[in-house]
Amino acid sequence: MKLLIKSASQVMQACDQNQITVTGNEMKNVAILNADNEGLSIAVDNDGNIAGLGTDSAITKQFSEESFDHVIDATGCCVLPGLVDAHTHPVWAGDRVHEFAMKLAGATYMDVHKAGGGIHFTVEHTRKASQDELSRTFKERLKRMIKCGTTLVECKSGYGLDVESELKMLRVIEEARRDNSIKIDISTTFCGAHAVPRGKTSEEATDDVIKRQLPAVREEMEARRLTVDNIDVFCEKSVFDVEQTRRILQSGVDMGLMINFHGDELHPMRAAELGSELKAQAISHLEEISDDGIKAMAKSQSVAVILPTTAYILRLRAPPVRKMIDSGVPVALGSDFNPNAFCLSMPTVMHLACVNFKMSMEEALIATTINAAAALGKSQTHGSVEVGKRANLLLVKASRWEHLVYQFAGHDFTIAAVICGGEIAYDKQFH
Ligand SMILES: N=CN[C@@H](CCC(=O)O)C(=O)O
Ligand SMILES: [Zn+2]
Repeated sequence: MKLLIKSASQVMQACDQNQITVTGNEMKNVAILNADNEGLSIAVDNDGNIAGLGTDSAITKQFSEESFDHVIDATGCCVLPGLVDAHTHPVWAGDRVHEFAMKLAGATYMDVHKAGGGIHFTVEHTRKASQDELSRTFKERLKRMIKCGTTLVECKSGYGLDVESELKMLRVIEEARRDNSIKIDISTTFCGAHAVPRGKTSEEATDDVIKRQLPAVREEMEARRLTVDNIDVFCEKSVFDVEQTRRILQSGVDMGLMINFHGDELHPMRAAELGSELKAQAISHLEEISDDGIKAMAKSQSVAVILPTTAYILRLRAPPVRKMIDSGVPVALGSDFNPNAFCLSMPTVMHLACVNFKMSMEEALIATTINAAAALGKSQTHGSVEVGKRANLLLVKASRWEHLVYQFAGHDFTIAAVICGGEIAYDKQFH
């Protein structure tokens, strides 16, 4: 077999009933095993899935006939599900450190965007960059995410905004998906409707996405040169309105993509209502969601992907996370890594969600594991430590798992190892 982890002090499973999402009060009732007189073990089979979980003696007995390629002694460590980052924009060239200074001096996100900065600045640099250059920086960022405990990440295109540049970004993501040396699972999102490109109206941009970009993506998917899982639109005042968003999302659904889009971020747009009607898998941001939108999402069970770094950096008002949880909306978290919000660390995101959005550490854990996997349609295989699931695991060097969140910006110290599909993706002792 591939791997045996033994002698752990705690196994934080997240959930143990093969739930697709965990909502409401259940977010507080996390499934956790504590070592009593002896430690805890996890056995991983050759396909990289969890084959057994229990006390050291029970697992030794259950797998007495087997040998393991690797054995990790997890004495003094807690084992957690590998973290899932449900929203990132990780392929781009040209940082925006100068805009951070502008924002600190009082400029809003839309001031910068309308002045030709923001997404437009990144589009200009990303269009000029070669596929190799984008690939190199993307892989560096993925490696940094892995060190922070992420084992499944959603990656968007969206800094190309024309057929060739969007395909270039999707190819960069595809190359990393196929690179066995980068041990992280990826869900790919086409976001050709991330902004209205210079020189076009939003109507022309909508047409371009539907009539040119999406058909080109479809052709690449059919030829098995690209894998794309989700369709995204930035549904926002002065970007794409609700009707344009509906048309683009529907075109994505027609070619088999899951809806996972930006809504109700800076202005109330009734995006949550639209997404619920279209049975969106996930809707991100939602700082400006209406009460009707919350009810609609609770009914459709679309996952709300909350992005604490955005509200923090842009000093936006907090999304009504407590109301969403209490109403039964499945809540997930994402880093929103992008040139505006340069954060690759999900433990930091969890900490911000707890302090700024009043989530408990258990809720933040559910939101970065099973519910984040659900936002990507992957909670049957990812997002919890359960027999049969992919062995994406995190070893935290502490007596209790909560240290991952409590030690603010301390993941460099707390994360001892990261496992993806039963393989060692990161081991602190070798770094
Ligand atoms: N709001 C739209 N997209 C990103 C920001 C992208 C950018 O500023 O480059 C977000 O999720 O925050
Ligand atoms: Zn985003």
